[in-house]
Amino acid sequence: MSEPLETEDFFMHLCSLAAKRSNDPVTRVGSVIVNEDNIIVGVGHNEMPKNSNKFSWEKDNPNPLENKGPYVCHAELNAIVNKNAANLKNCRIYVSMFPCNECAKLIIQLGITEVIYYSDKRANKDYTKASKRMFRETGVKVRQFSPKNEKISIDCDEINGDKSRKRRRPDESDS
Ligand SMILES: O=c1ccn([C@H]2C[C@H](O)[C@@H](COP(=O)(O)O)O2)c(=O)[nH]1
Repeated sequence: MSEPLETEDFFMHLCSLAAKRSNDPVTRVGSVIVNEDNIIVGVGHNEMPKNSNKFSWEKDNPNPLENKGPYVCHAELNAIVNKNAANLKNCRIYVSMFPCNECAKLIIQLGITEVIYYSDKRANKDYTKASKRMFRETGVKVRQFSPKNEKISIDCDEINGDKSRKRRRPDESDS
């Protein structure tokens, strides 16, 4: 049995897990919103708008309308629209990559007070510089966070509690 996950490690690993649902071939992003009681109130990943498979994940097509940029719904946006709380005031948002300027605007306007991110791989982009400026100017706290154990294993067999036993379906009993 692996060690219990610490609270913040859990939220950041949950971002990575959510990111795994993305179809973006280059950058998969996951986001988790948590309230003041550490209750998860929203989870999202970057994905194309629902009900269509007509949008391309390209990013270098000479026709800008054939690139993913104008269409992809960002992880933070999806975590926000998936929210199961009346509002997101005083919540924290965990995200696997630093939020872009459009997501930063949503975060600020919704009253989210803290951004905890893992990767800053687009730090040189103007949209990242603009978000950092907005967060700074509006008093949104920002910090980079790496889970203590950067790699965790997710093994449904652990649910059975006995690693020596053959893999069982959830509905299989001991007898
Ligand atoms: O705040 C953000 C910024 C970006 N994303 C998504 C949008 C795209 O699917 C990728 C970025 O693609 P690159 O090829 O690395 O430019 O990340 C997001 O979800 N949230």
